[in-house]
Amino acid sequence: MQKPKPGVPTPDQIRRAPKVLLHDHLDGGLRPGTVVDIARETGYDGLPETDPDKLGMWFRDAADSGSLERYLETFAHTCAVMQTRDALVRVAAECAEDLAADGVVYAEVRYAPEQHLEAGLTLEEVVEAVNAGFREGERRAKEDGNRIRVGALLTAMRHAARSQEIAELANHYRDSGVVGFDIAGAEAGYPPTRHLDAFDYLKRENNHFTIHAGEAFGLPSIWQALQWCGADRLGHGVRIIDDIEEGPGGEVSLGRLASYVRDKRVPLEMCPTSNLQTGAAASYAEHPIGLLRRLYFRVTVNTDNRLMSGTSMSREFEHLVDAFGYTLDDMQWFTVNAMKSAFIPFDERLAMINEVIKPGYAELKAEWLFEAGHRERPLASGSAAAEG
Ligand SMILES: O=c1[nH]cnc2c1ncn2[C@@H]1O[C@H](CO)[C@@H](O)[C@H]1O
Ligand SMILES: [Zn+2]
Repeated sequence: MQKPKPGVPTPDQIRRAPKVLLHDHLDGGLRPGTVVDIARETGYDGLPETDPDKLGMWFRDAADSGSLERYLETFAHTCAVMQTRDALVRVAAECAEDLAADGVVYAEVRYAPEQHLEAGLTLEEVVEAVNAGFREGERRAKEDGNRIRVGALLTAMRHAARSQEIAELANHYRDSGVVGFDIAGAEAGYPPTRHLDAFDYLKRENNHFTIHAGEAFGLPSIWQALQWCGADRLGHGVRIIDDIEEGPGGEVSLGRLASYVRDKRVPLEMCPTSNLQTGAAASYAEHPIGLLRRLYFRVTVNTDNRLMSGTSMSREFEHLVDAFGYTLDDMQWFTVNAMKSAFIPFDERLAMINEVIKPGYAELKAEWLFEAGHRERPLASGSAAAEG
């Protein structure tokens, strides 16, 4: 086996490294076995497979469609089994547990309450069930020796007309588990400006929101999300690359919108595997995250839908480490970016950075220094991690 490059984390180190996740859909991250269980319990007979392994594979294959619209069709099955309080509590608890076991220390997990009303729950009951599940999952994670904090983002579906109501719901629960608002769903044909009332309302309430933009549709969507709607962060935002030109000698020039995004430190919630599936990027190596990271955009790494993408935070980082040779320093940079961009209060973000993230990476980097000290030919420079 090839000796790993100094500072380039091993899969085990990637898993142990503290990670921060800002873009993860609750209805896109169920355990396949749980989908099967709840379908059986609630009498949902629409599943394409009832063997958990086969079902997991079915989700991945079906989502590997090259189109966002087809990708989104798979959510009919997960939403179908998330219609009762018990199901929502279970799914949310397992979500927190799974993320914690993967080394995620802080997560903002989103879902659309309006998609969970089919069996008679009210919007409030949906939010309270999911909150109860997250608290239960945090508690179980702690028992297993993992620490995690999970905040909810309430999503409104961009093709629907309930965004004002969902924004009010997010505001109502802002001191009890809900940290912000989002809009999601098919992008083409549903510009974010359809939901201006909701965004204006949230701004007047000094609340926070992110918008899925620049995923299936290009710069106009990003421009509207920022300059008309006032988004605090961009879900995906990969198409910002269309406003960046790379010359033959590697010189780079940014258009007005790309400059604005970088200058204002607008956080980009990038989800590499999801982008490959929906056709927003061709390969990991060609994913815009490589260039955007080099240019110091406020880039973050995320999972989007762990079930549909067969992924986890660790796997996303493994792919990036393979494609770009990222080191622990890069991982820490992405993680601090994400923590800085979270919707919880500044002092709490700072405490996470100083008390959890930095010490966690320092410990992992010390493992490299320790190893380097045991090599026949010690590294010339002092810090192994700095070589990356
Ligand atoms: O990558 C995405 N782009 C746009 N919408 C998405 C994506 N992933 C999931 N959803 C949509 O968000 C809803 C609430 O979680 C999901 O039901 C799905 O329709
Ligand atoms: Zn998403």
